[in-house]
Amino acid sequence: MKITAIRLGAISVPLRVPFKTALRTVKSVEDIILEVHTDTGAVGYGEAPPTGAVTGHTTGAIIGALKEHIIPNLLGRDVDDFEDVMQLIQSCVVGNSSAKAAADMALWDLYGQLYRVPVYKLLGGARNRIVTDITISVNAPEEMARDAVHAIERGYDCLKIKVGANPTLDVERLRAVRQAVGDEICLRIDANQAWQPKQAVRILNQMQEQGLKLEFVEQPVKAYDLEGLKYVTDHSYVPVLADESVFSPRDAMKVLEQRAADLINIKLMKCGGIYNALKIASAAEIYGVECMIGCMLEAKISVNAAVELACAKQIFTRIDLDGPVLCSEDPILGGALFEEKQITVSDEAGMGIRGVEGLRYLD
Ligand SMILES: C[C@H](N)C(=O)N[C@@H](CCC(=O)O)C(=O)O
Ligand SMILES: [Mg+2]
Repeated sequence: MKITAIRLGAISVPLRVPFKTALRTVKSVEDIILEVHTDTGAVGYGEAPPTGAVTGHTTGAIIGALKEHIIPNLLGRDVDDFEDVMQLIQSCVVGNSSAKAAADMALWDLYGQLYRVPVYKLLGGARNRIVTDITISVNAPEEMARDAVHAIERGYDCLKIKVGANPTLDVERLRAVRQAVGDEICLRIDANQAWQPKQAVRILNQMQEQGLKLEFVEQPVKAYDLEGLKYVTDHSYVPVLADESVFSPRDAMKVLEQRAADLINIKLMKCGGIYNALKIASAAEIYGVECMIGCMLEAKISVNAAVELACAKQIFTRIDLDGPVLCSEDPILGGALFEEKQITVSDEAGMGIRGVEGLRYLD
């Protein structure tokens, strides 16, 4: 199966409500789509979201990395030389993990089609269904409480609550949400780097002392501050999950060796795709650290690739793949079935993506 052509396109999908974190506010998903065509007629699909505030990858940067580095290296290659092609994607340009992830998932899609097996089976096939949480944006406490109740009405029983940079208000936010949803709902929080280490410990311990029952806190401090992350892990009652501190397998090794976090959030856009995500997952297994599989604000092609990975491996004990359910529409044909919190992986060969409605080609 030889790669004959690669086309780039763009999609724009409005969100149901604006998505707000300590790092950014977004009203729509504006992603780059990759179609990898082959001489057998099989097409592999990839997707990358521009998340400048999180990864540094803008739309222009993603297109540039694909057009100038990744695509010229892939054209003419045989999908069956899979290991070589995987290495090539990772080595042909420095950084640019989102563009690499888009190419990586399109190639896994084709490799699965070549051997007529779904990718999640190829990778381990632990299960065919997973349950995701849903994210509540950071807003005024009463608005967050309303959004939380709405999420429960949609059937979710695990909420990922975004918090901000004001400690008093953050405690109030959590109090309002816990009061509105009752004791049985799982609450996890994501500070997206907003706090200082000592401040984080104070806020988290205050939240636990008030009986707010948090499952874990995601990325309480700056991405680069591993010492600070470890300080929070060692001193807070609440378990700590590293997100922005872990992009590459090398980052993961540092966090694992230093025991700087209790859990790791693996996202395809941070690590450059399934090839590297598998390395992080294996390292975490060796250290006995469970993982969350997460996403950026992404539509269904790239989240679908994350579903394939999550269904393959038992190490993913937490699922944050709510990108598609935060969108007001789904232009992606095929792939996993998203029925609110229940996600069922496709049993088709590869990743089961059949096309994209309203794709604006960029060539
Ligand atoms: C969408 C997902 N639940 C999430 O919160 N992901 C990121 C932020 C995504 C973004 O800014 O696009 C996270 O920090 O975990
Ligand atoms: Mg996060």
